[in-house]
Amino acid sequence: QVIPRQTCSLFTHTMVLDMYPGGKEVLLESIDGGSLFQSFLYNQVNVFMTHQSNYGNDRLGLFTFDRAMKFLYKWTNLRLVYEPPEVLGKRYFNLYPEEVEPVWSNPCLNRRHLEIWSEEKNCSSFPKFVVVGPQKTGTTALYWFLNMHPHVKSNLPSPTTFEEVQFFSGPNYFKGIDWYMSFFPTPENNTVLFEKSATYFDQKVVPKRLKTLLPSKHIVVILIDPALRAYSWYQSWKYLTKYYEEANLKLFKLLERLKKPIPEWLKKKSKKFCSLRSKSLSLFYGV
Ligand SMILES: Nc1ncnc2c1ncn2[C@@H]1O[C@H](COP(=O)(O)OS(=O)(=O)O)[C@@H](OP(=O)(O)O)[C@H]1O
Repeated sequence: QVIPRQTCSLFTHTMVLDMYPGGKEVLLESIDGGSLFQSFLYNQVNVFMTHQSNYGNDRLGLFTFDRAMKFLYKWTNLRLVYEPPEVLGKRYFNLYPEEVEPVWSNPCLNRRHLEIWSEEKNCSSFPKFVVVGPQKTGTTALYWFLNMHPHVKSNLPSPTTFEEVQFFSGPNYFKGIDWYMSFFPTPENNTVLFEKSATYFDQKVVPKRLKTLLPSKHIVVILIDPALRAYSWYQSWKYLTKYYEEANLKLFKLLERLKKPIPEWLKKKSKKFCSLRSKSLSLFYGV
């Protein structure tokens, strides 16, 4: 959880008032009713960066906040209090529960973010379009067909979810933008990068996350007869359920034979075949 910080109009490189970018009037205006004053006025929780040079060396920070407090106390009834970071964090997320989860924005769309972004990162490595699903509509086929084009390239495969990165729809999102971008090599000229994750279509969190990170990118959705899709989905689950049941049973038996402890999750999953075992497991599983 990260509490957003506010901008206080002081920058790491500003050392003395007379060198202030645009002249000292710009800073004074921000304090006397401008952006710094409004930051206090409109935010119930304010966090400011204490750039050491502006506080320790030339004391521009002290000047700024001393003046800001005087202005605020003179013209408003606001009374500010200090609280330690942890207390402040709890208070902030009680006020704004929708901000508990971060939403990644695109550093390439903000000049200031771009300046402090790693030099190894490349804005052209973001996908130009995203195939969002839904599942069982032929998305994998489309993924491979698109990859056949010499100027179209997909993300690199994931060791766990294969051709899908599944970034915007699940816990991978919290691994951050660098993790997401590690799936996209810097493209050669004329190459169009894309990503396909069929899990994006029906997850409520996806539109906001996708729009914030890739606002101008194209979205591809495949629509087919819902009955065909449902049938394909049913067949998939039937196969997978059987596959996992068999794999769990094999693991269960192996751990039993090696006299190793059976993990809780496997015990829960195995309840069904444990009760069968006492009757006639061999009939069902050939053991
Ligand atoms: N070219 C083309 N056109 C239409 N449909 C096609 C095509 N290629 C594959 N398929 C069928 O799509 C089903 C798998 O869809 P997905 O790849 O999206 O599945 S997944 O969500 O990634 O698991 C799966 O459907 P079922 O066979 O009914 O299960 C595939 O056969």
